[in-house]
Amino acid sequence: MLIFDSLLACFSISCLIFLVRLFLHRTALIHVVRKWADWVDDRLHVHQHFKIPEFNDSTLQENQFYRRVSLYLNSLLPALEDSDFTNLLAGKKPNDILLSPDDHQVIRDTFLGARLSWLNNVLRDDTNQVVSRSFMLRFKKKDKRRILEPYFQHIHTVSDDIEQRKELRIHYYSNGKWKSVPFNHPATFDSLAIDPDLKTKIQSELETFLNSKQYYNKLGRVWKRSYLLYGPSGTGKSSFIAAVANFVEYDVYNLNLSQLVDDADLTALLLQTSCKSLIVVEDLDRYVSGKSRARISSSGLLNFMDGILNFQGERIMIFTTNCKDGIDLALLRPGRIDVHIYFPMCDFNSFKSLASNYLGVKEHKLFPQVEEMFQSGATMSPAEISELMLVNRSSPSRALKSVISALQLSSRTAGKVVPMVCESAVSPPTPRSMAEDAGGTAWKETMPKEFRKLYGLLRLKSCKRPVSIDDDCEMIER
Ligand SMILES: Nc1ncnc2c1ncn2[C@@H]1O[C@H](COP(=O)(O)OP(=O)(O)OP(=O)(O)O)[C@@H](O)[C@H]1O
Ligand SMILES: [Mg+2]
Repeated sequence: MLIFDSLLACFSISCLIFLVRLFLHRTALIHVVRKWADWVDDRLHVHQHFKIPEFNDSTLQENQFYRRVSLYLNSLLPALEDSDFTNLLAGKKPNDILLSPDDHQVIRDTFLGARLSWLNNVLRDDTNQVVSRSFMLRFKKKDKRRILEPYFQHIHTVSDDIEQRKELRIHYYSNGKWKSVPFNHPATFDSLAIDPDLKTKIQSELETFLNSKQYYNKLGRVWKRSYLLYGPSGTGKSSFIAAVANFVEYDVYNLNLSQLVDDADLTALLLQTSCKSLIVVEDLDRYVSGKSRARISSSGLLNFMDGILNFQGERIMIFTTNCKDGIDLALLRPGRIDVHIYFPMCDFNSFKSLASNYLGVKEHKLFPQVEEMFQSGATMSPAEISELMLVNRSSPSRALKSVISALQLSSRTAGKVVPMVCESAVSPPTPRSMAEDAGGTAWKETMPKEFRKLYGLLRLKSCKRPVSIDDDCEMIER
């Protein structure tokens, strides 16, 4: 009888527990109970805190660990279970959902059985502008020895992984800070009508650059690569920049020097760029010729180009100009600008490449006529030709006829029109002028041939004309 009573009591207690749990789950009260339990548990333990500020102390340099934690937390979707509220954003891929914590929101995480929490600490001024940001990590002191190192390692691994598939962003300068929007420019090296050898060479040298961390470190050099793109308007310089960004998968920082107040501003902005970024300064000639409102000193600009501000991680810098004339040779010297790339007006090869991309036509009975026009000296920019192809894309014959008419017009007006940009940009530089450009300095002329070879000069011949490279700067022609 006693056994029967005990069994009945056990059964009743089990049923009661089951019903209470069911009730708590159904009413979501379990969540409240858990919170109380956590609260009590928290009071019973000593906690360790770590603050991860957005910027390193005293400098405005971005704290790379903050960036990693931010990426890691963005991916912490499971933490939603314990969160009452959070912002969800779409990622780059259709199925990607990213978590974006609000100011002072706490995000919980578990690792190796330990419970951790992250506070998104954001300080704002009266005008709601962010003054400072940091993350505060909190966990039980007793777990410190066991989890700290593997947890940080885990953050590195996850953030590396996310970085590889994160969406690219383009940053622009506004009110003393970088702001950013997603970078969706579709240009790739495939869509660019440039010399195929040049394309391959650039891609392989970019790949080499990306894998050269140890090498640059060993040499004590800043891990950066600088390009100068020069040539007439509408020849693909900006499209090339987008293609590079998509190829290396770097964020783009579009730096408008005329918006900067002084050199300190330039320094601050540069320090706020993240590693693995592509820093773009378009129309360099405008700044150096004094045509813009830029108040940057030339030494400020030189320091910026040299990366003297102690970058962490790799940077690619791209400068564009329509015309190299008038740009101080000191700005263009090797090391400051590693690779010069000339973007010419369209030739027949580029035209064929555009026709293939825009019209899906690889051969056509009108091609010989087009070739003849180019040979007779007619010129148009790839932008002009691609525009004609775009609007007439439904009929390749009509598109080609309109290109021929436009080329005829251009050759008829040749000599009468004002050059699009400047004479030396429209007509490609001669080998002589290029050699002077690249280094009319004495050391270049006296440099032994063996030395030049050691520099591993990148040399691509233009399909139109031979290029002599008497220079330790890589001069690329197409
Ligand atoms: N080499 C090219 N290959 C393919 N498309 C090109 C090329 N050059 C220009 N285009 C087309 O023309 C448009 C304008 O080109 P882009 O803006 O890159 O020229 P740009 O050299 O930067 O001109 P600007 O000096 O005026 O800034 C692009 O959107 C692209 O569609
Ligand atoms: Mg441009």
